[in-house]
Amino acid sequence: MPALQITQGALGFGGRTLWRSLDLAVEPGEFLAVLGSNGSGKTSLLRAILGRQPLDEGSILIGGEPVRRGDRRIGYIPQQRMIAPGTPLRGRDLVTLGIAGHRFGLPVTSAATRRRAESAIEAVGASRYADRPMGDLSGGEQQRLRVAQATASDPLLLLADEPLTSLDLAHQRGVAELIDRQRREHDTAVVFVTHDVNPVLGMVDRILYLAQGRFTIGAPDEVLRSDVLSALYGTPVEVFRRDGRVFVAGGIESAHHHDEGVDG
Ligand SMILES: Nc1ncnc2c1ncn2[C@@H]1O[C@H](COP(=O)(O)OP(=O)(O)OP(=O)(O)O)[C@@H](O)[C@H]1O
Repeated sequence: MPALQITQGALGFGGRTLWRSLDLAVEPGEFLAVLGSNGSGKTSLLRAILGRQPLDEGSILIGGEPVRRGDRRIGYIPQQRMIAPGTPLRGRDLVTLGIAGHRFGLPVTSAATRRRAESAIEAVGASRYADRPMGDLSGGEQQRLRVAQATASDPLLLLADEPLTSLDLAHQRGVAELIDRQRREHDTAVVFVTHDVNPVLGMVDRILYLAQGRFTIGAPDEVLRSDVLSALYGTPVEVFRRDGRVFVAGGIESAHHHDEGVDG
């Protein structure tokens, strides 16, 4: 059974369609990257999967069932916001919330929960700083703890929204590898929103590329092609590869195209 199944999904705002007739099944252990321009509906897709954004049409099933409130079958790494310096919440508290959830605003911890939090912290290599205030940690350290939080409940489906933003290359690789290991060792399905596919190119099974209210889905070699993206955008787009990296260039929405990588 797919970890995630979207059937005839449609969503738009103010008369503008983000996507429609979206049929997508993501299998356990599969790594799906979601690419597209700013405003193409990537975050809205994750919010719809989480049940926080109702679809205009269609349905979404997680492991064959509708999403539930506070669904423990889904791990979520929201778009990165740096935690303000001075924030007293410790990494260990954050990870514990990922397992136990909130009740009356306080994490309810049992010995089993504490052990689970400890092993999630160890798995991301964050033991050294898990008891320091989150606000005092670097972006890369915070992000490792967010991965630990999102994976601590061993989810069926992991949703990650630009989890590598503002990390240096070494930390990008480290965090991407943590996510990849989760799906290889625990068969977690991964839906990974990114504006640059390069850091995860070797891990991605399929790409969902959103543009102009349309989309295309396929293996990286089927989607990251000049003819395919030109057809999707309805204007010439050039895809080229150098040193194992993929670059997209084109006349459309040129403000969103940078030389640093695929940026729909
Ligand atoms: N609740 C809402 N009400 C109205 N418009 C919304 C709502 N949520 C999202 N939108 C609009 O839908 C569009 C898609 O937003 P979304 O955040 O999904 O894009 P995105 O692909 O994640 O973009 P980015 O790469 O910039 O993060 C945007 O134009 C946004 O303003």
